[in-house]
Amino acid sequence: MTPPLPEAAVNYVPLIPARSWAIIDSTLREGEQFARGNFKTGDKIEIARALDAFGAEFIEVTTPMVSPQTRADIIKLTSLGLKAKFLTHVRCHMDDVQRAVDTGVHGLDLLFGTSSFLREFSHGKDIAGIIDSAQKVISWIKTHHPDLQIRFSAEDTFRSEEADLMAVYRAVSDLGVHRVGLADTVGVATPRQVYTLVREVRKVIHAECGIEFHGHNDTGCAVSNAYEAIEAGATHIDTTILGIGERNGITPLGGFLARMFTFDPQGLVDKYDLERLPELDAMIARMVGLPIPWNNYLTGEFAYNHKAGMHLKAIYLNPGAYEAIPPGAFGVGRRIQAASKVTGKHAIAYKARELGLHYGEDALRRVTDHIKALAEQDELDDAHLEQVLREWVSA
Ligand SMILES: CC(=O)SCCNC(=O)CCNC(=O)[C@H](O)C(C)(C)COP(=O)(O)OP(=O)(O)OC[C@H]1O[C@@H](n2cnc3c(N)ncnc32)[C@H](O)[C@@H]1OP(=O)(O)O
Ligand SMILES: O=C(O)CCC(=O)C(=O)O
Ligand SMILES: [Mg+2]
Repeated sequence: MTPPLPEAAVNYVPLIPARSWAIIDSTLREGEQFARGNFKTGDKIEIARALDAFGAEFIEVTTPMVSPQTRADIIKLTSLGLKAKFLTHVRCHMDDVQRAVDTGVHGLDLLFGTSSFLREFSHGKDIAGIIDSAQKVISWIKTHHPDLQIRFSAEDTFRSEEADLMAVYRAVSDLGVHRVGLADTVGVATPRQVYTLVREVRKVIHAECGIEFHGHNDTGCAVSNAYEAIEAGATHIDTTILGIGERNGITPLGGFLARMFTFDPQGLVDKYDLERLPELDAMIARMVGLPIPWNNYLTGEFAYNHKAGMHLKAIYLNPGAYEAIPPGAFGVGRRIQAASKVTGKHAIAYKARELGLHYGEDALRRVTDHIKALAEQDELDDAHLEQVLREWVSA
C-alpha cells in the first residue's frame, strides 16, 4: 500500500504513532568517535542548540572521563537552558559515574559489553561480574542521585548469548533502571533479529522500563533495524546527524525520520521542526569537512531529482506518483531534469509551456527526438534545453 502523504492524513490512524518513541541524538557522543569528528566547545554548543531547535528529545554527550576539557564542555552544554535533556555515556564504573553526576546532565547511559568478544578482550568480566558491577554502580546512583535517569546497555547485544542478555536485563530492570539498551555494536543484526530480541527483552523487564536501540550501519541495516526495534516496542532510538560514528556510523537522523514519516507524518510534524533537517546535515558536513553524500536521505543533492520520461509525465500531474515523502515537509525542493536522453514528450511540452512555447503534436515529437539525440552526444543542462526549445520555434 502506498504510504499516505500529509495531505491525505485526514482520519488516518498512524501505524506507529510518533508519540510512542523518542530520539536520543548521539552526534555529540557517537559522532565524536567518527574519523573526522573532533568538535570544539563552540561546535558542541552550535550542535546542541541546533538539535534543540529541531526538537530532539535527548542529546547524548561523551563521557567526562575523556578529558578535563570534555567535562567542562558538558557543564557548559547543560547550563545552556535547552529543552532537550542531556545524557552522558559512561562506563559502568564508580570513577566514571562520580565524575559525571554533577555535570548537570539529566541521566547516565551506562554500558557493559556482554558478548564473548568484549568480555574477553575489552573488560575481562564474566556475566556475574557484570551484574555485580551494575548492582554497585546503579545502587549508588539511586541512593545518592535519585533524580538522575539511568540506562543500562548490553554492548554488542547481537553477538551475546540470549540467556546472558536476559539475566543482565532482568537484573538491571529489578535494580530500577529507566531504560535498557540493545546495541548492534558491529552492525551485524538483521531486522528480524532486532524485532525478535526487543520482544524477548520486553518480557523480562518491568513494564515502565524503556527500551533503547543503537544500531551501526556496517551491513546497511541501521535504519531498518531502528524501525524494527520500534515496531517491536522500543521507546528510544539513537541517531546521529548524517549517521556519523565509529567506522561507517549509525542510524542517521534524516534516514530514520524519512522511514518514520511514512507511518505518522503528522506526528512527526507535531514533534520536530523537520524543515531544519537540511541545516543540521549541512552543519555537520561543514564541521567534519565532508560533503553531504549525493544519495543522502532527503537532503542529498539528488534525493529529489526526477529524470526518466515516464516518471516526469506523472510527476508533473502529481508529485506523489514518484515521491513517498513530499520534499517540502523537510525543507528541500525537487528538481525536474527534463534535458536528457531518457526524457519524453510530456516533459518537453511542460518545459516549453513554462517558457510560453507551444508545439503541435508532430513538432513536439521532433524536438523531443532532437533533444534525445543531442543528449546522447553530450550532457545537456537546463540552459541548453531552453535554447534548443526557443530556436526550434523560431527555426
Ligand atoms: C561501542 C562504544 O562506542 S563504547 C563507548 C566508547 N567510548 C569511549 O571509549 C569514550 C572515550 N574513551 C576514553 O577517553 C578512554 O578510553 C577512557 C577515558 C574511557 C578510558 O581510558 P583508559 O583508562 O586509558 O583505558 P583504555 O581506553 O585504554 O581501556 C579501556 C578501559 O575500560 C575498561 N572497560 C571497558 N568497558 C567497560 C565498561 N563497560 N565498564 C567499565 N569498564 C570498562 C577496560 O577494562 C579498560 O580498563 P583497564 O585498563 O582497567 O582494563
Ligand atoms: O551504549 C550503547 O548502547 C551503545 C554503545 C555503542 O556506541 C555501541 O555499542 O556501538
Ligand atoms: Mg556505537
